[in-house]
Amino acid sequence: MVFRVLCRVGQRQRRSFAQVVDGGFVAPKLKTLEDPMVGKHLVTSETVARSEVLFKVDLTVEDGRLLRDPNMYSLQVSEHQHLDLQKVPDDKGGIARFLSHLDEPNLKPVITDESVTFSAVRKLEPGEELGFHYCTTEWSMASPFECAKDGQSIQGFVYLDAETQDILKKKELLAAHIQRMASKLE
Ligand SMILES: C[S@@+](CC[C@H](N)C(=O)[O-])C[C@H]1O[C@@H](n2cnc3c(N)ncnc32)[C@H](O)[C@@H]1O
Repeated sequence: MVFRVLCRVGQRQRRSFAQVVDGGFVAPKLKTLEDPMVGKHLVTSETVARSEVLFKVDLTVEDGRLLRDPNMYSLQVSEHQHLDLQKVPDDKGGIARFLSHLDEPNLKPVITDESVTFSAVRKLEPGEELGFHYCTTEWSMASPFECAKDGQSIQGFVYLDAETQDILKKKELLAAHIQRMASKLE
């Protein structure tokens, strides 16, 4: 009997941990906007504190969210794995897929074996477009495009000129897998 009660407590704890990691990872401080150049994108509707985590996605759930090949809505999480942000459940339809590419990013993705988090690199004011530098996680993108802000061609880290690669390295924005892949070329 005691054993069964302990098992039930254990199950409850496991379930609620899974909810914290995987469900409702959208902070209630965001709204979506749409414009002809960038498409749908996310904007802060309230102040966001420096280091505040806006999204957290569990990488350990085996539901097909990790792909071998990239797509327009995937985030590269290791040398051969791409997180399909269209497949990640949340209470607002997986809106992390609407994060923009920003040359001066206000979010930093942190990728571990277990999860990806996006946190604010500084205090954010209401009305700021949210995004990260796509080339800090993507080696070679499935859907290259021209940045609406500066016309730069965004195709992935490997296509950046050496100077831009170096700037991203020095700003400590590069994901570990991009650093590893870059060091193999040196
Ligand atoms: C992950 S999706 C982001 C959501 C997308 N805006 C939408 O409406 O579905 C990436 C795509 O958004 C667009 N995008 C993101 N950042 C951009 C930027 N800085 N300039 C122009 N287009 C951008 C590009 O079309 C890119 O292929």
